[in-house]
Amino acid sequence: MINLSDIKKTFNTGKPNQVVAIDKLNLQINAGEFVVIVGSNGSGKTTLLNLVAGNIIPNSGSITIENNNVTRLPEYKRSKWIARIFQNPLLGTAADLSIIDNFRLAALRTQSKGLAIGKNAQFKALVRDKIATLNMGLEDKIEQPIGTLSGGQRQALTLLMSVMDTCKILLLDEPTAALDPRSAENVLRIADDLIKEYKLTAVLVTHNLKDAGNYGSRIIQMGEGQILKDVAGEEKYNLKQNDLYDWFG
Ligand SMILES: Nc1ncnc2c1ncn2[C@@H]1O[C@H](COP(=O)(O)OP(=O)(O)OP(=O)(O)O)[C@@H](O)[C@H]1O
Repeated sequence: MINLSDIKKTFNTGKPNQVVAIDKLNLQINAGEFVVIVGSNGSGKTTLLNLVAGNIIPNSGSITIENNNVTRLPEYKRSKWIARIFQNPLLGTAADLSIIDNFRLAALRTQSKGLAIGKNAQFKALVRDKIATLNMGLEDKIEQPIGTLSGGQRQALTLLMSVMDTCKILLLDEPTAALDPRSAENVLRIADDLIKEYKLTAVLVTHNLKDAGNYGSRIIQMGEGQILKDVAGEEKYNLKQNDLYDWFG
């Protein structure tokens, strides 16, 4: 699904403050995998997501998505495959617009899955049904400006909006870092459900080792722009939180 081959990314190249953010990295992510990425500050996690999303271009190496070479393809041209959720719940939605209008915008941007704009009443009913599945009581607030909602509510809606379009890949960059523990738990559970429902390939960057243990089918630890550990399947399932702490020993 996603293939990164011999990727190198440096910032401030040739200057005294040059940083090698990603160093000769090879990574293959299969369709349907849910990969959790952990690693110390500055180890290259966000840079890796940026490279996949296309808002930065590598110095060398190649990136393919579904066998299409996207190495130099700009971000907007990769959006047919990729949706991305950021740490800040304010990103990704238009605060002054109602929930329903935000969904309308999202549906206009791409061909949404089962969400033809069509007749107004029909569209509203569809969105209301989808929002009801979040179990947050937001289906009765669809005319309310999205900016009036809490960070957790907003993040859950952003997730729903992004997975309902054509995307096959969901990139989650510390999506719950700005949320209280209960909202964080709720949003990650919703993300996990949506990933399964829409059979997405997902990458989650997190500093929360409990979440890293509980979610995903594969876990990768990054260090200094390289992959230090890569554990999948049963071995991932059997990893205890303490084992993960030891990785950072
Ligand atoms: N735009 C940039 N300009 C210069 N240096 C950058 C830029 N983006 C990232 N870096 C550097 O690249 C390295 C990797 O950064 P990156 O943000 O990918 O790390 P990270 O693992 O996501 O860290 P954190 O856990 O703190 O979010 C760091 O040394 C960082 O300072």
